[in-house]
Amino acid sequence: MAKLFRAVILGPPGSGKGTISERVASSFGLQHLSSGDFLRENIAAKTEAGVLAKTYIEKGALVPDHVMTRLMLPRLVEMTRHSWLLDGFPRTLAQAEALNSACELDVVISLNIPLETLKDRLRHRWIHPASGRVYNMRFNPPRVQGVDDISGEPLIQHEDDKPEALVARLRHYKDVAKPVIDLYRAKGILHMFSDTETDRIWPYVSSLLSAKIPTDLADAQRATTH
Ligand SMILES: Nc1ncnc2c1ncn2[C@@H]1O[C@H](COP(=O)(O)OP(=O)(O)OP(=O)(O)O)[C@@H](O)[C@H]1O
Ligand SMILES: Nc1nc2c(ncn2[C@H]2C[C@H](O)[C@@H](COP(=O)(O)OP(=O)(O)O)O2)c(=O)[nH]1
Repeated sequence: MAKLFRAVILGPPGSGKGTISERVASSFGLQHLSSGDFLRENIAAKTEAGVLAKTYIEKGALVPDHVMTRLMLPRLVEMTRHSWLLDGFPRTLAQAEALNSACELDVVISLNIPLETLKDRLRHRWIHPASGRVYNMRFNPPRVQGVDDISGEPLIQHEDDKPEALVARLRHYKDVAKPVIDLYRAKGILHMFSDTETDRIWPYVSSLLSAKIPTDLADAQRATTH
């Protein structure tokens, strides 16, 4: 059995984690686990973790590390026979250490996007809450403005995507993310990408993963996902 591939993508709100994760999933057959989507599933299913997490998310706060770790690690055990890409977890040093005690990562992608670019992107981000599908009026607009392409249900904007909320959120992200980035740099598995356009970053991410993911593994996974 070819060695499985484990990756994490880090970046501030609006940096393109979700956009790039979807391209990685479809190009390399990795399973994309987004902590935000998984939380929304648990909230919708009214699981114990979902009910608890909801109280924090509604206040615009991060979910406590022990709740996130208790939610994410068992999910990763279920995915143990797959190669995967984690998006939105780990977000803190405690989460990164909990993850590192459970599995060995091959690559950590870190997106470093200018503040003005993040503000502009999030100003135009619209989300279908139930599915987490993300649109952008400038980058990937829905067929009908304000309406989800698949369900026809209304799109919303996150309160904390508004420019005034974003500066505080970004400052908090930087404080919390720095030790995580330093940890993976020290492990020699960090790959930092900086640009204002995802389409200019994507070729570099794609060639990095092509070089890192064993070809027999990538072929096998593409076969299983198509
Ligand atoms: N790893 C995590 N640790 C703590 N809280 C988390 C984590 N992942 C998600 N959350 C909580 O769930 C909420 C929704 O997560 P999601 O990633 O969808 O939104 P976000 O953090 O605003 O992402 P984006 O970077 O796309 O703006 C977050 O605002 C945060 O409160
Ligand atoms: N204009 C523009 N918008 C972009 C680009 N890449 C992603 N976006 C859009 C998609 C989303 O609406 C928003 C943020 O992207 P995202 O993938 O949700 O980021 P993240 O919050 O998951 O890190 O910006 C990009 O390169 N240009």
